[in-house]
Amino acid sequence: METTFEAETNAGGLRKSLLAAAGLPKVWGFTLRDMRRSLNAFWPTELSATAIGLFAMFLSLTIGLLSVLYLFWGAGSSSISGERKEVFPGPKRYPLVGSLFELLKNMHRTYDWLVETMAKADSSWCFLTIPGAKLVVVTDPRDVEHMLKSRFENYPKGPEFHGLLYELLGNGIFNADGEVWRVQRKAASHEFSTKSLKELMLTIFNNKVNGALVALMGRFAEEGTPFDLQDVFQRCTFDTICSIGFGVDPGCLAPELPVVPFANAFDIAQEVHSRRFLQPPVAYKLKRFLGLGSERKLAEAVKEVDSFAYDVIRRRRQEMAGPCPQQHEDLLSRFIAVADRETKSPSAPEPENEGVPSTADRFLRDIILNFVLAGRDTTSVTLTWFFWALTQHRDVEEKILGEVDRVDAAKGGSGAFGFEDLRSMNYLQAVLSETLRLYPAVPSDVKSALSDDILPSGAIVRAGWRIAYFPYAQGRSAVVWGPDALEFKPERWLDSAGNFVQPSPYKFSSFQAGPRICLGKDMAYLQMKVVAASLLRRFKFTVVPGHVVTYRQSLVLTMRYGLQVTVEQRR
Ligand code: HEM
Repeated sequence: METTFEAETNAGGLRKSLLAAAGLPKVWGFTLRDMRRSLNAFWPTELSATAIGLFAMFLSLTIGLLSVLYLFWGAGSSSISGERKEVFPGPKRYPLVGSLFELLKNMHRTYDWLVETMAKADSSWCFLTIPGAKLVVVTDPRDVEHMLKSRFENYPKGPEFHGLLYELLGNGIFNADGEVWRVQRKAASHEFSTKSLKELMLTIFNNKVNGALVALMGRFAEEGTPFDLQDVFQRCTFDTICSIGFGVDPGCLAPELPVVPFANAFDIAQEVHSRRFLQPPVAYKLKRFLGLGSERKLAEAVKEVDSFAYDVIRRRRQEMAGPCPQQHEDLLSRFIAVADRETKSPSAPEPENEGVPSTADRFLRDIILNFVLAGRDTTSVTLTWFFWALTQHRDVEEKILGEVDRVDAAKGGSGAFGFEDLRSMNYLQAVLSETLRLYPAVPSDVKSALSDDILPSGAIVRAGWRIAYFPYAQGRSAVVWGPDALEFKPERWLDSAGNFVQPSPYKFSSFQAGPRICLGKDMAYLQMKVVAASLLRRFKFTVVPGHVVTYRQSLVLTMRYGLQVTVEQRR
């Protein structure tokens, strides 16, 4: 199901000799190995070894030229270099290339590298640059509140972010600013607070988990074979979010674990979009213009996604216009009226535009796909880190089981959990929150600054720079969470009576905060509680010995190698 672009070319030896011939065994602490890793990350794998060799030579010449310029004009002659020494904490920066090489060297562990960088500088924020972009990263809750709430209007996502995610997300809520965002936010906030949508969600979660998911786990337990729990959770959340969004269940959790074209295309599109964030913008724009490598794959994937989405929209409109329209509670039906009103577009394409989606349908497609993206991987990766954390802390697992059994007994052991049952699971809520503190599904989130600003911590931001709040580093900060910040300790979320205590969203920023706080937070806890309570009562999970657990560099904190586990029936 998951697509990876990390395949090695088989021309490693030739590439190595070309790079060595280009005189690049070690430049500014950037070794040949780092270079190979970075090239694989940036460029389509089908690039030939010769092309990579030429690129190495070009880079070598550029670096040589920059070094000469650096020697002639000297470090610190630019205002940034001058200010950096006194004011800007962060990794080493070089003229023109900025922190690019440091970033590439640490590409496989960017988040931890940034945590270490800030600790070394004894600072709650840091500054780094790559060609074409300057970025300030903040962790002080006062700074987070400042950028996400007090000066919200000064920190939109900006046109650059919009462009990076445009093909898949269009002008949907996640990828919009200003009025386009406000209209969707208002409509979606209203829908998310309705009882009927909440009930639909809980029914879908309970049916999917107690049906297909439990059946699949039962089969794995019987067979005793290892499997990737992350993949299973991704399939589960994809099925549920599509059911809530479109009223269509793609069937990713079917017993044979099928490759579903829509799901597969969605994965590819998401992966290519995440990679764009780590490249100088010119690199992906050039590849897109030439129709090369990952950008070509993106275009094909978006075509597949669009064909699925527009087909569902068209069929729903036909049904609604028919003699006996059915009552649907999904997001698609809820947003059709909003789309028609906001775009002042006819309900269906004009005859002469046959085959071209109307503005209203494009709007609908964007809204729904944004919800699919927002609600799928965030929940599935959190569940994956949560189940992994329990294999490392069996005492915590025992306490959850105690709580789930108590709630189940109180309602007479009837199976599916209701809203009140789930709400009363304070300890489970604490463990999920502790998981999100240390392994935030969205580890960092970038905005752009419209005007110069100084943040409460003293961090300096200039107009046009990027600025990111950084839940991953916040969650690990002893200043923010105390000296035991690195310990997995769910009790920190509970008061003396065992009730869950809501933290400040600027300190616990895993769901963002302020006017753009995650719209699906309650829905996510609901779904994760259903999965956790239903699976833990029935099954015990064990990580396959030797399996490496680490994250992958992506918009979402996915486990790099998935989570290989075996499972056994409890009772
Ligand atoms: C553990 C699960 C989740 C986490 C950690 C999470 C986290 C986040 C974060 C950090 C953002 C801000 C992203 C940005 O603006 O760049 C966000 C936005 C959003 N989330 Fe979630 N999310 C989760 C689950 C969900 C679910 C299940 C849904 C519902 C389908 C959802 C819907 C949204 C929407 C619509 C936005 C955009 C809000 C706006 O821009 O106004 N999320 N979420």
